[in-house]
Amino acid sequence: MVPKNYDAIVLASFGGPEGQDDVLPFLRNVTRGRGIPDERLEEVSHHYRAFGGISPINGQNRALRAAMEAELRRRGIDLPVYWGNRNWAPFIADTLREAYDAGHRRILAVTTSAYSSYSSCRQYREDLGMALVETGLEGLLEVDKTRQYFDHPGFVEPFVEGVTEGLRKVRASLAGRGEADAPVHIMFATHSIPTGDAEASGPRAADGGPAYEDGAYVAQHLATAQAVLDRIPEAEGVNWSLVYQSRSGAPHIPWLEPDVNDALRERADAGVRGVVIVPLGFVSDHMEVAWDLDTEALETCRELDLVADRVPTPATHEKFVAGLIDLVSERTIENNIADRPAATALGPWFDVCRPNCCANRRGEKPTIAAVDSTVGTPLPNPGS
Ligand SMILES: CC1=C(CCC(=O)O)c2cc3nc(cc4[nH]c(cc5[nH]c(cc1n2)c(C)c5CCC(=O)O)c(CCC(=O)O)c4C)C(CCC(=O)O)=C3C
Ligand SMILES: [Fe+2]
Repeated sequence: MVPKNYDAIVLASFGGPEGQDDVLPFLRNVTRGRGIPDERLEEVSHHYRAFGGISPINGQNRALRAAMEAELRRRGIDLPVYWGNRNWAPFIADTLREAYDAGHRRILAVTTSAYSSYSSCRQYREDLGMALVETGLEGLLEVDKTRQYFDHPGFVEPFVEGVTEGLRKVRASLAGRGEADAPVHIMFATHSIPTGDAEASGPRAADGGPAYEDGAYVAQHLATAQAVLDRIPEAEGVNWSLVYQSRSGAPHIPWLEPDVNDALRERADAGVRGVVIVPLGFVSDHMEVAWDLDTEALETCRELDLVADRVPTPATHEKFVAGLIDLVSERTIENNIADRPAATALGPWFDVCRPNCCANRRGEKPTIAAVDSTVGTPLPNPGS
């Protein structure tokens, strides 16, 4: 894309409840349009209930926003950072309205989601598009989005540090138990999605895009995991795998497998004694990490007597924050960075998506950041 004179950044995220009273309304928002009864939603709310109804995600986004502002200040870049969520306050629509009322006209969105799939890319584009329609700002406010950053060095490097440290800790614990040479496994974990969504993720060959075996979502995770390992000499020869977590939905619909807990059992049966768990699919330690990994998967490790270390998410790691501001600078006229680094052969990913990118049998909704976007499309750009 030709660099533009954006005048504000919107950090777009998932959102989460901030008290017990928020939990059901939040879950209704997440599942809206699918007619899931409250009794069923109450069943999937147990992890929120156990945390006092408070998801850690909003606090993490407040910290990320502050860290991005600090990095922008440090570089002398004058761009405000707004924050808006898909499923809880502050809602994206209200955030766009606020930015518009403050005089901003060209927004660059940065999402807290690194990979391509309906849930991790297209749904953000749709919700930004629908927010423009809902607020009546269509044609008045231009909204673009930075590229998916699964293979940006700013996302990869914190995992390189984390896996290096995790391997050291697991090996030291095993040595302390007299098992210095016991087999260790590196397990990369990401959010499971329906296999239909996985196959439809990324640009479709039929629409002029490259084809990926099992879809772009899986291909991006495998390539990123390999990029992390390639940067760690101590990981040479260590077995690794990509596993999935946080499956939901009806049991008859296939989702990506294996589940992290099943995979841990299988490895333990095969003689593995130590495991480094890498939350490769996640930007911060939100509920999926705090519950599905730190509560459930680590409990499985204890049952199996596996030595385990869960690697940190990028969160507000200085390299990650600098990477996000680099991604912004790729797109801005001032402070432009012409180099578009990518740690895998799949990237650098596209700034705009082709038609049907990550679309899987869902109705057409207005999307931003697509070749055929009907909303958020370019206003005359005096700066370019
Ligand atoms: C790929 C992916 C990411 C990673 C990309 C990204 O980060 O965007 C992600 C993130 C998140 N998912 C989250 C929470 C939920 N996801 C759900 C449901 C679903 N996720 C899906 C996929 C993903 N989800 C899918 C295919 C569904 C089923 C269909 C649907 O419902 O769309 C449900 C419904 C209840 C349930 O079914 O369990 C909840 C409550 C939170 C907030 C955590 C917190 O509060 O700290 C976050 C960051
Ligand atoms: Fe989710």
